[in-house]
Amino acid sequence: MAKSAPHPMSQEFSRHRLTRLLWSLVLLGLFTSGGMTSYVAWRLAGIETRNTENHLTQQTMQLSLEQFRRLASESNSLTDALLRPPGTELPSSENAPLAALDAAVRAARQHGDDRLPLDALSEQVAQMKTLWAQAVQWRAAYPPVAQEAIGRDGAQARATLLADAARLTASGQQLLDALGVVAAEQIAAGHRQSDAALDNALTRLALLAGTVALAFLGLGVLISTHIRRQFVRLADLQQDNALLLNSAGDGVIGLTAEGRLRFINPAAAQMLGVPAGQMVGQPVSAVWQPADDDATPVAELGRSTERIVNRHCRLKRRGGTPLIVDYSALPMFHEGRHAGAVLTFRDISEAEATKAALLESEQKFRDLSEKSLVGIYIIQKGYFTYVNPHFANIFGYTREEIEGRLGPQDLAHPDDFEQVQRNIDKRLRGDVHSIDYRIRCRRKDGTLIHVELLGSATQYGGEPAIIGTLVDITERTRAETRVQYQAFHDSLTDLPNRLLCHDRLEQALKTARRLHQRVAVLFLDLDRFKHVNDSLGHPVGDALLVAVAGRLLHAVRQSDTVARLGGDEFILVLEAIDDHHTPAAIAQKIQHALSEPIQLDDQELIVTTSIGISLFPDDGEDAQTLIKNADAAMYQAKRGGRSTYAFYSPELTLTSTNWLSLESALRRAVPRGELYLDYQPQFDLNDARLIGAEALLRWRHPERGLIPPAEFIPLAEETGLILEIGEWVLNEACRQLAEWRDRGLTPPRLAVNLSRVQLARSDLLGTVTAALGAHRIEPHQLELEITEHCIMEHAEASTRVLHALRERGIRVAIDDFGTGYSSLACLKQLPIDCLKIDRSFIADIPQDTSNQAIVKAIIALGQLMQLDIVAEGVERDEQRHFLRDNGCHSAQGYLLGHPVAPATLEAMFAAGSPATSPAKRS
Ligand SMILES: Nc1nc2c(ncn2[C@@H]2O[C@H](COP(=O)(O)O[C@H]3[C@@H](O)[C@H](n4cnc5c(=O)[nH]c(N)nc54)O[C@@H]3COP(=O)(O)O)[C@@H](O)[C@H]2O)c(=O)[nH]1
Repeated sequence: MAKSAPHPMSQEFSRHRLTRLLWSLVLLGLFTSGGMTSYVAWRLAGIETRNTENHLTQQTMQLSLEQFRRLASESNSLTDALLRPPGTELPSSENAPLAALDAAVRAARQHGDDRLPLDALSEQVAQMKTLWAQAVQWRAAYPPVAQEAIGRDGAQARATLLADAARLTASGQQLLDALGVVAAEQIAAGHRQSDAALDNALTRLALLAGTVALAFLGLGVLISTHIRRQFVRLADLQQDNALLLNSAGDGVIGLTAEGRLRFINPAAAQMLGVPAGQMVGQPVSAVWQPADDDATPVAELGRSTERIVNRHCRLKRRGGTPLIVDYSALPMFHEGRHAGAVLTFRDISEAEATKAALLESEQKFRDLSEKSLVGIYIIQKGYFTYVNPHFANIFGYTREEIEGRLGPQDLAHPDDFEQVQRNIDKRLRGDVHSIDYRIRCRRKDGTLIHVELLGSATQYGGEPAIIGTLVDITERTRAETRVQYQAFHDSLTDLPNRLLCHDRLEQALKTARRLHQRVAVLFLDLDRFKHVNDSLGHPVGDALLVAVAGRLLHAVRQSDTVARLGGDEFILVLEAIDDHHTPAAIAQKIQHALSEPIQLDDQELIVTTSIGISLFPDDGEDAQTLIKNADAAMYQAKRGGRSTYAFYSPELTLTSTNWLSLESALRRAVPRGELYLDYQPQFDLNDARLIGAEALLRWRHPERGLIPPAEFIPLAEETGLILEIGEWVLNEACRQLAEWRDRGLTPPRLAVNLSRVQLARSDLLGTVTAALGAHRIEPHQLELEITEHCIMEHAEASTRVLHALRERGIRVAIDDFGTGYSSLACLKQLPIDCLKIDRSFIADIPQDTSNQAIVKAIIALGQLMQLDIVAEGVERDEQRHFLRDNGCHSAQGYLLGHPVAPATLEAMFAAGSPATSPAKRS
């Protein structure tokens, strides 16, 4: 165990106190006995004074009595004196007895003894004074008669006087006796009183002395008990101290004023890595070794008389390991002199390391918050109690302007604050731990921003709090809004797109179901829009679409939906309609609105549209069905001659269903040999000579019979089957030519139709070259017909392909010319040999003067460009005449010859005349 000592401070304290206590008791005893002695002396002096006074009174009385006696004795001499003859002097001291008597009476009165006949005495003295005065008067006033008077009356006066004197003397004697008794009584009483007072005082003194002695005794007992207890306590204290020191977790070192170890407890020894028992008496530096980077003055620790509290010091343990301690030094004093110091310390290395880690961690979190690019906030009692700089920045305030002054209600948009409050309440109630949501807020400058909030409930300082982050998503929101808008709107016309159209239609259907109303879906497709696009360019096409969108919007109610599905397809959703008359009227209104020329820059365009109409609930229950059926009706309208509208009917669905089965049948048509070619002859209008033929594809379905190409070719184009079919057609045409050639016939020029799909997607040149090569056909015998629409659709690619074909010597004809809006500039670039005037222009000739003009223009153009001109669809003679008369030398049509089988055409070759009826095949 380490050496330990009684607590020096306690020892010192007890001795001083004891000394002071004893001195206090002695002084108290002295003061008390002095006071008592003074009291007794005072009491005794009072008694003596009274006794003395009694004696004086008695003496005065005796003196007075003497005076009375003298008065009595003097009475005779007084009478005698009075009786003396006048002129005889009266003794000067005749009134002395009276004065003495007076003094005696006054003295008696002064002492106030009511047993004396003082009043009577006074009266007698007064009478004697009167008598004396009479005697003096008499002597002075009546000297002549005085003798006589005195003689006469003298005896009487003398007798009276003597009697009075005797009486006075007797009274005086009585008085004296009385006085003597009184004086004796008083003296006795005085003595008794003095004795009693003295006894009393002595008794009290004795009692007091006894009490004081007892008090001293008690006090002594108390003091000795106290001292004994003090010493016991001191011993306990020493033991406690030793225990305390030994069991203390803190290190305790006692230092002498010279800086040597006076004691060291085990905890200190353990912390400093030294053996406790061996260190006492050694310099403090033997155990207390500051680390190199510490400047604590070790030597000063013992010498210093100042208290040092909670200082940190970096030490080296014996062995060198570092140690950080928190120490306090308390100077010790013994009998008023500085006797060293007590050093208490504790190892705070771990706490310091934890503190450093905490500080670092706190710094990290502070940095995280202060430098964060998201806003961080704490809300308590409805106010932001903390916001990071980015938060303040987002709102354009300083942190000081926000913290403790503003709350969510000041920053949130009024319309969104309720949501904020609801969420805060929920979190504080613990309904949800964390919520993230988006709201609108206002910056200090009033601008609106969008923020995303994330908050969790927690507590700070025992108060509920919300802590969270805030991100400014204004830009993101705008972008999202833009993207969302774009996702649901057509970028060109700004109309709702397919998605939004579906959504709106579904909404409309919901309402219609609830209110038992009807909804109409109008599917619009611009007629020949592609031709506009291709011939006038995409910018013009786009402008046309925008103009059409504007007209559509004007044609319907604001509550109706006008959407663009893409390309030249539009959808109109008409809500709450009464019957089918309303959509029909709207369709007509639209067609009328579009019939007005549209001015685009310097061009004036007229567009027509085909409209298909489906009705809810008659034609479908859902958006998809209604749109599909309106689409089918639109195709029906197109088939009906364009620029018209058609209502959906279940038969159209049947057609669509047929298409599906037709498609699979068509896939099998080539390998099964169900396809064949008819040939429509072409004649020279001047001499009716057969100059060529057009190969026209036919499909004989095993069950359905002959299916027209207008029905299955679009299907083949849509499914891509046209590539395979088109290749078959080319090969079959070449094979037929080769057959005719091989049989010695001079084959006419043979025209073969090409699909736009072939032109755009296949290796057309390769296919054609292969077909020609396979049947050794001269390229100039083959003419490829490509519609004007098709060329304009892919003008650049078409031109490239056509050039390649021309370079191979293959002829190129533009089919359906006049319907595709090809410009002269474009036409000039095309490597073509022939223009085929569309039969729609021929149909009303010669009645339709417009068509006449168009046909004449086309003929003139062909002549100008040195191209062959073939008129299609010549059915009547007047058409033939008109064409011939206007310079068109070639034609085909039912008037001249229907499409016929190869054998029929052969016969025509042979006969040199046209066949007039369609070919019949078995
Ligand atoms: N890509 C391919 N298209 C082809 C092929 N074979 C035909 N077709 C195209 O199919 C369309 C319809 O053709 P079809 O039913 O054969 O009709 C042709 C003639 O029968 C018809 N015609 C001819 N003369 C008259 C007439 O006086 N009146 C009248 N109403 N119709 C007439 O015209 C069609 C030929 O037209 P065109 O091709 O424009 O010269 C049709 O578009 C064909 O092109 C094929 O193999 N591949």
